[in-house]
Amino acid sequence: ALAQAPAKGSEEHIRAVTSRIDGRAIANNTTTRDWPSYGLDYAETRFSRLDQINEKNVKELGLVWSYNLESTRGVESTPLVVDGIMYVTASWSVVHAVDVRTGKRIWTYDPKVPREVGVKGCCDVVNRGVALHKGKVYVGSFDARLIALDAATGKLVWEKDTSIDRKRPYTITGAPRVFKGMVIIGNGGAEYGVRGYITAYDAETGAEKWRFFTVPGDPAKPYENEALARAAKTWDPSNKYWEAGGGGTVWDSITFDPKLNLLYIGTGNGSPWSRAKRSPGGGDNLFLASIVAINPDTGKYVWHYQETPGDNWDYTSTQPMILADIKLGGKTRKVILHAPKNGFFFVIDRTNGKFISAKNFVDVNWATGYDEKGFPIETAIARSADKGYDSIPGPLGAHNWHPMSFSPKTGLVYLPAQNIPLTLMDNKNYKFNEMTLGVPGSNQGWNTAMFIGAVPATSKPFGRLLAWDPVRQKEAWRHEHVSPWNGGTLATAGNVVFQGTAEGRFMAFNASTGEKLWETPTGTGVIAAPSTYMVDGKQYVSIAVGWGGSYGVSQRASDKVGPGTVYTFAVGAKNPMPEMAQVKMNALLQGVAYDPKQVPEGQGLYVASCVLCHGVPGVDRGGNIPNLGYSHPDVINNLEAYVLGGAAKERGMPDFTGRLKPEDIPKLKAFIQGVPDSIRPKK
Ligand SMILES: O=C(O)c1cc(C(=O)O)c2c(n1)C(=O)C(=O)c1cc(C(=O)O)[nH]c1-2
Ligand SMILES: [Ca+2]
Repeated sequence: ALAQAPAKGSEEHIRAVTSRIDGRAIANNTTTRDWPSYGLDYAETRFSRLDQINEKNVKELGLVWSYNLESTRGVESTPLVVDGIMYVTASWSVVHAVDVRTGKRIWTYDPKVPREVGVKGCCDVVNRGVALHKGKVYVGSFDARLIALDAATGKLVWEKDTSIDRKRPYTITGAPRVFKGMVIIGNGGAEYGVRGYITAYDAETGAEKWRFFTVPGDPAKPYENEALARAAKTWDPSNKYWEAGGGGTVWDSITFDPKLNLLYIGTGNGSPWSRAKRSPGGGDNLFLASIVAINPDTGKYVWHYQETPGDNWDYTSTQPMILADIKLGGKTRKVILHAPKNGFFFVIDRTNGKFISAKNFVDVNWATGYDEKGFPIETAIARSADKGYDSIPGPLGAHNWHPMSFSPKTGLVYLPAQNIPLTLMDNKNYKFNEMTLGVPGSNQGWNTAMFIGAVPATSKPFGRLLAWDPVRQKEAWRHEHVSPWNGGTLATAGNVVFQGTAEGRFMAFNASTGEKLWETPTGTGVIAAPSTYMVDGKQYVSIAVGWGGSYGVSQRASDKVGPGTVYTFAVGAKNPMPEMAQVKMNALLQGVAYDPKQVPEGQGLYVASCVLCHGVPGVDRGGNIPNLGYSHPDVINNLEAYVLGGAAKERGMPDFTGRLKPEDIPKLKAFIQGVPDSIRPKK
């Protein structure tokens, strides 16, 4: 007799459907109905073969359900879905399992990240999602633990500390990836002084298999491998770069080509940013800002291509990679498509790392192009930050972590491009390895070798959806958004491209022409990428919304900022989108007593310790963290209780005791009230 199928959504059902997710299921996903890994498949195309929702009927999309993520900070997660079981993360690395058939919670797992570690990250307490493999869900917690959960129950299976040094600010924001029975994860932290690496763990047991460091360590000790010994020759040791960590964190992109048996990582910026401080004699500083290919069986270096030699601008190469086979000069080539922060679109041969082409996809002022060998031709102003200048792109990049997608049908890459003007200026008083923000006694802190935003920028901000032709290295079409910092993209065989926006809309475009086909308000800004999948013969599109991330902590594009929410849409569904509250904007701060002579000193302290999260008082308007220039005067009058008393510790505001002194408080107050006073319109 036939055994009765378990009820959908039951533990038995979840165990059965998630245990089928393995390497083969993910590698071949373009032919299946699920969304089993962060970028959909190993190639991370984010191109779904589904076409039930298409350019003709997408205008009939409506809300099926919404799910409250109980999150007030940035949401960067791509929802994974397997036979109607969704796994999505919120801020503070909380995992939610949701039943797509009902829109109801199955379980949640909260790794209980201590709120005081929020300050260890540069860019909000975000998480980009989970990995799935043989009945387990993997998540990296913001405090740098790698956690395996039972997919059916959400119960902890194992947990590993991925940090090599708890005194340093290692975090995890990226989604783990599973290849060949191993979970691979890197870290964040290069704004504050860490050494980058990735680690492979056995997916079943959590046992460490190998670790690959992206930059050399202390030359007095043996290098971990040959490749690092060679890399060390591209660094000047006179300032002891290893004491500052060197950087090169792998905080987002990790891809795998099972046929070539190569694992690809994108590496991050230098730590500290300024090359003159990090490596005074110059040098490329390998393997910063590079794509590195690694043998997944051994963890050994295979090849690298460095996109930004001698990084000086936070030009990370961690942005999502797409592996594609495209026709170039009549030949099908296996390539990596990549749009790192530095504003150039790269096509790299993924069999050997050879440079094929690079073309700027936005206006840039640090390089005029790349030579045939793949080296950038830098401009004269690129490294002249003594006076402070508009570095284009700014440190938030012409493209950041927001995933792009590639449609083999149109041959186009759908790329969230932007300009976020932020000036760079050398800090002449910087002492090497000096850190100013963060936890007493630790090496952690914003490294002030360079100031960002110390002088006003003159370039114009923008955010746009670019359809980029990687063969011609040319824009095919664009859609201008109202603000930078928009969501990731999804392309489908229905000839539709989906993207959410910073000011809070979810939109669909014709993938060939760029014509806008549909939009709905989302109540709050969108930064994450959507996913699409089939359940019981019907195609759905889901997007997790929640404003934040590095730009979104201190700035926003709309006065509507609501809680983190997952929305799920289908053709013909008609539920109303929930109403979201308007943010109440306080008046510009007024009436806090201060000594105007203390404003300049207050500025120095504020830029070193506060600006990254709170923005410029009264000039920025606040993102998911309040702008102090719009706070109530009682709060600022009471500043000491927050800065040195930990009054808002539970909300992630650290106690600065030991880093800031009681006599700094009046200086900070002077700056926080002085700036609003200086910009208040005169009556
Ligand atoms: O150097 C690093 O280790 C590191 C880590 C992260 C991160 O983990 O989120 C970001 C960055 N850098 C970074 O430069 C950046 O622009 C950025 C944006 C975001 C975000 O989630 O919005 N994270 C990060
Ligand atoms: Ca960085």
